Amino acid sequence: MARVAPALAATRTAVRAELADLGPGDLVLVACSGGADSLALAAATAHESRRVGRSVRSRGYAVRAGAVVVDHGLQAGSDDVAAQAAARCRDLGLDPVVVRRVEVDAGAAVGLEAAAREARYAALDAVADATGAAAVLLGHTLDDQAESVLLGLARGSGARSLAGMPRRRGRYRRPFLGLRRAQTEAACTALGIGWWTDPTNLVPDAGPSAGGTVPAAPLRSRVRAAVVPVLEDVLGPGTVEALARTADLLRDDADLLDRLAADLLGRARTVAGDEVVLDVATLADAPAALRRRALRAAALEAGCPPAATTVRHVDALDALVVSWSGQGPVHLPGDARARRACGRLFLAPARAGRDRVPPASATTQE
Ligand SMILES: Nc1ncnc2c1ncn2[C@@H]1O[C@H](COP(=O)(O)OP(=O)(O)OP(=O)(O)O)[C@@H](O)[C@H]1O
Repeated sequence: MARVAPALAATRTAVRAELADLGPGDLVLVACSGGADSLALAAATAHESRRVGRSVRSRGYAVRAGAVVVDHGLQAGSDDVAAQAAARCRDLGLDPVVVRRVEVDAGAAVGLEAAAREARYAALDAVADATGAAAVLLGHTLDDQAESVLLGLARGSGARSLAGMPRRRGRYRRPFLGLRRAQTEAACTALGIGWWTDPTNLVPDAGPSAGGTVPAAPLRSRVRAAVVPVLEDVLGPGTVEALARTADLLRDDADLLDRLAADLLGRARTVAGDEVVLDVATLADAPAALRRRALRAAALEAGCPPAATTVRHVDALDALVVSWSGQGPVHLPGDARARRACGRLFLAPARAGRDRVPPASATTQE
């Protein structure tokens, strides 16, 4: 039997582990952009789904494998790219293969990349719901994970952001988080599969340093093309793996802190209703790491969009708790608002309950 290229074998082993817990007849969808990572994922999934079916056919077990291609409509010819990606998935034997065109709000406050991501996941969710898929596989690699850590560091983020992407969340699974991008490219090459390269990944110099004359490439593309190679050159091989390991370690820490913060939020909550109402003393007694997480979670509960709720907003909420000097309300993203009165924090969702006269006992500002 011909020897399978090591990279190809690695992609198949990684996918096999992700399919192991699926039940008879379950459908798994590959989210495929047409890039090397997701085409290698499509190929490995097609191969492994057949293999699973063959090895235990006597028990009537088979995993079905399909694909979803999202056309963001952001570049000329994006429909051709999507159609080609879909054709490659069909050639690999995936079925169904669904192409979804989405509208991305180019003027979104969260930025184009985040808006595209939001639209993409909404489309993936919709197709997964419509087809009853048990799992959706994403092609993120170790390199993507390392880039996420670097982007988080540069933003001045907390542990949750540095924790990068989890291997699984809900129906989403990332079998390739332990593989290098070079391996997915080698797997495609071994199979003779051509892949699409996003042109914005090819303009590493375009961005703030280009003097504003060239449209900026996505930040992640610039980190990928210009920052990671320098880090590997200066800090040595293994840097990308070390960054990804940082994400794994911090994810455990962030999970614990989030659990403890949720517990604090539960203890601080005093009244149910259209506002989130919290006891200031309970929050003030807690360590900053938990208090600030609880405040952010409360803001999200009050309807603040996660991507727009920044450290600055948490700082302002925290000041209402620990640096109180009678300051006015804090304006939050999503038109929510927070104010302190009578030893309580009131986080009001957009408009709701905002202009209502508070009970007499709560009108006195401390
Ligand atoms: N247009 C798309 N349609 C379907 N899935 C997508 C699309 N773009 C990204 N994804 C999914 O998200 C993963 C990570 O996205 P990212 O933007 O990093 O990928 P990419 O570099 O465009 O392509 P690839 O990961 O295939 O090389 C992809 O591997 C794929 O699973």
